[in-house]
Amino acid sequence: MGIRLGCIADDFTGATDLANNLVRAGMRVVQLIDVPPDGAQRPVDADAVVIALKSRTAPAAEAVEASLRALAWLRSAGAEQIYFKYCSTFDSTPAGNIGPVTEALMDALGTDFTIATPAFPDNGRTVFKGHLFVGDVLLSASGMRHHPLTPMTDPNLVSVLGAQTTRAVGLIDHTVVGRGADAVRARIDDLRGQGAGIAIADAVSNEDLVRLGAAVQGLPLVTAGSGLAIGLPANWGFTPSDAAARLPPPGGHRAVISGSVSTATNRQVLEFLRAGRPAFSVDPLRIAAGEDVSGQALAFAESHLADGPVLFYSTEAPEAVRTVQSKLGAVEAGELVERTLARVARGLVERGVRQLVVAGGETSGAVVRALGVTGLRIGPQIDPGVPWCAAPLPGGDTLHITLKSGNFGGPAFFTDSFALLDREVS
Ligand SMILES: Nc1ncnc2c1ncn2[C@@H]1O[C@H](COP(=O)(O)OP(=O)(O)O)[C@@H](O)[C@H]1O
Ligand SMILES: O=C(O)[C@@H](O)C(=O)COP(=O)(O)O
Repeated sequence: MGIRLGCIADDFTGATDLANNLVRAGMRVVQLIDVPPDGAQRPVDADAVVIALKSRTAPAAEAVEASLRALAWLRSAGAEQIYFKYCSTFDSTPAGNIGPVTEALMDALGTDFTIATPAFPDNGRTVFKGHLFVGDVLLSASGMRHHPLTPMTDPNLVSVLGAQTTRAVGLIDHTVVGRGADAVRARIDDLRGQGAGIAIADAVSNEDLVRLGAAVQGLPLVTAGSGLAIGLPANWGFTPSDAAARLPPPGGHRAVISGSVSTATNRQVLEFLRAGRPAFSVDPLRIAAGEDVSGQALAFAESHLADGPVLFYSTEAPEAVRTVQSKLGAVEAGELVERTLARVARGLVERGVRQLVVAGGETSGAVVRALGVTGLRIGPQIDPGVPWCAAPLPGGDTLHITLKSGNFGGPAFFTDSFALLDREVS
């Protein structure tokens, strides 16, 4: 038997976030890093496969190409339904990539309708009348307006998605979702009749997501943040379970790599510094000036790893990030920092780190690729959307790793996460 659900995630933290919700809803999930090369064995012994791409901020044509390769792989593994996972803050630019990837997947699947909802109420992301709220404020008033690569300044998702697609975008509003799956299906039929190809779906609670999940049974494609995963596994008879959350005991040194500049990560870095823990600041301007910043970071590691966790961070408040970007360019600064943090991660693992927290989706992509990790087992949840994972390293050891989405996790995440590993896994 093939897999039930085939998932394409546009970044690496997003992929573990989605896998985590599917596991908690009772599915056995395999998470793969990038599309396996041709001929690689299909892991059919899973209910769902999540393929993690680093396509969120790639040029649209590249994001489409990678997503279609992932789709082909998932279909050949027998996936009955495809789930395109993007960020709960709908991170994208007017050029894409949510719209272009959605349309390419629809064309390849031969389907004329899909839904879109980034809602994830457990993390404060709700969609009401098509508008995305982050906590108590509209998306455009949240920290996302300052995002270095995908600043979000319009909270109206019908217009945000409409600007990225050739298909008309409609709305399934909360009054419809509140009436249940049949009402949602009837609204989908109406919208189809009016010529819409995609509908933003409101959801302000987990109950809304469960109703939406039931309503989209049988749609070849769904697109969403990780929240919709709460409501889908029940369509195949899965029920919530914690059986999938067992990992081998952790060993080795502990470290944190943070390239996220999100609001929550800024708070977590400050909290770690305030507690007087060992931390090394990775400064993009010093990298650009040709200093061996990764070498300095690893020298710092050698004298502090025994007292870990040790933090390596480029995290800065929006003003400082803007200053760097004005000097180096946003994309160039991002790549420079990602390359350096990835080198630091490789050096840390060579120096015995086996428990690693990584903050930021782009950063996680760069780090995980540099470490040669090809798959992750999903373990216990630290905070909503963030599980510990176990990854086999190319040398045969196991790395315990968590990929923390920028805006997820409590203020003490960089120490609480290790305490949880001690409690739950050792
Ligand atoms: N101090 C900095 N100045 C400029 N860009 C930075 C800085 N620190 C990190 N970045 C870049 O900003 C981007 C952050 O994205 P990501 O890792 O997805 O985290 P988040 O979305 O939570 O901010 C990455 O490309 C990272 O390299
Ligand atoms: O859906 C979400 O919010 C996350 O799963 C996610 O994708 C976050 O990305 P980063 O903020 O870039 O870590």
